[in-house]
Amino acid sequence: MLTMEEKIEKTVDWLREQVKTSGTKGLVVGISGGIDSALVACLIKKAFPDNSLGVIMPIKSSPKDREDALKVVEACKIKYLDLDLTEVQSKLFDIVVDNMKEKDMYNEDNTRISDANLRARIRMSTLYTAANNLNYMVVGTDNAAEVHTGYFTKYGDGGVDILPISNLTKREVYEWSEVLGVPESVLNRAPSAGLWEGQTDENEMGTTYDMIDKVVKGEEVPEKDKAIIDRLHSRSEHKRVMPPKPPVF
Ligand SMILES: Nc1ncnc2c1ncn2[C@@H]1O[C@H](COP(=O)(O)OP(=O)(O)OC[C@H]2O[C@@H]([n+]3cccc(C(=O)O)c3)[C@H](O)[C@@H]2O)[C@@H](O)[C@H]1O
Ligand SMILES: Nc1ncnc2c1ncn2[C@@H]1O[C@H](COP(=O)(O)OP(=O)(O)OP(=O)(O)O)[C@@H](O)[C@H]1O
Ligand SMILES: [Mg+2]
Repeated sequence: MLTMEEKIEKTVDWLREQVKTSGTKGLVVGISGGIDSALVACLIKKAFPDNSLGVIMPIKSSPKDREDALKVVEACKIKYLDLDLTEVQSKLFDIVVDNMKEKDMYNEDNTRISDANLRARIRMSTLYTAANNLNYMVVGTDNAAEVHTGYFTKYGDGGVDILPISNLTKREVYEWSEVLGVPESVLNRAPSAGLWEGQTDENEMGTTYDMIDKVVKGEEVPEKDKAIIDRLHSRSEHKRVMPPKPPVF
């Protein structure tokens, strides 16, 4: 049984191996001010002190997100870009909405979710722009609980090249982060996608990361939580597989 420190070292080795076998030169990640990206930023900086990059990308975000993201950058001493994408995202969103409204096909009820997911997809496009330019790979921040529930935007924060922490439960993300010196204010925040005012992961999903972690580990949870988690899991199956195609006719 490996210690946590040994597992961290093995993950850092794995990152180096991924870059080597892919023929790329380094790694880039979006830094949100949340715990998952803080951990990934620390890991990629450890693996590639000179060839790692963090990108902070506020989109109508709370100033606290950016402040915490800057604390992460400072703590792990990773090179970074600080890009406010609010205007870009708003403009693209408005173009689509205005044209749909003109054709009387716009569904007001889905405004919040489509605006939210466009934020994640604009960030993905931004990360790939930097990655293409530097010949880096884009690193995802999904943990095992998020992968299991599909709690990510398809081709948004889910649009990445490698997923170094996707075997970790949310609790393990906290444990590794503490060992790697992630700042207190990041460790103490409620996990949030930050996609709308006041959003927290646990409120939106209707269950807790403790419960999802248990299900991921094959442990028992109350019926009510099991039902929610199973539904999130089956509803998001399409996000974990290649797009379906017809048989060869
Ligand atoms: N059965 C199926 N087979 C193939 N494709 C299917 C499909 N059902 C929907 N789709 C497609 O998938 C789309 C819906 O998926 P998607 O666009 O991802 O949207 P959706 O799953 O509705 O929303 C994303 C969820 O992830 C959360 N999120 C996003 C980003 C970051 C974080 C975070 O923790 O930071 C959390 C967000 O709060 C929200 O609850 C549909 O519009 C459709 O295009
Ligand atoms: N404002 C942002 N700037 C840069 N990247 C972002 C921003 N918001 C989201 N992201 C990217 O999207 C990923 C998914 O967000 P998610 O909320 O799941 O992770 P997190 O914010 O790192 O952790 P937490 O679960 O504590 O909120 C982030 O890890 C980050 O890579
Ligand atoms: Mg977050």
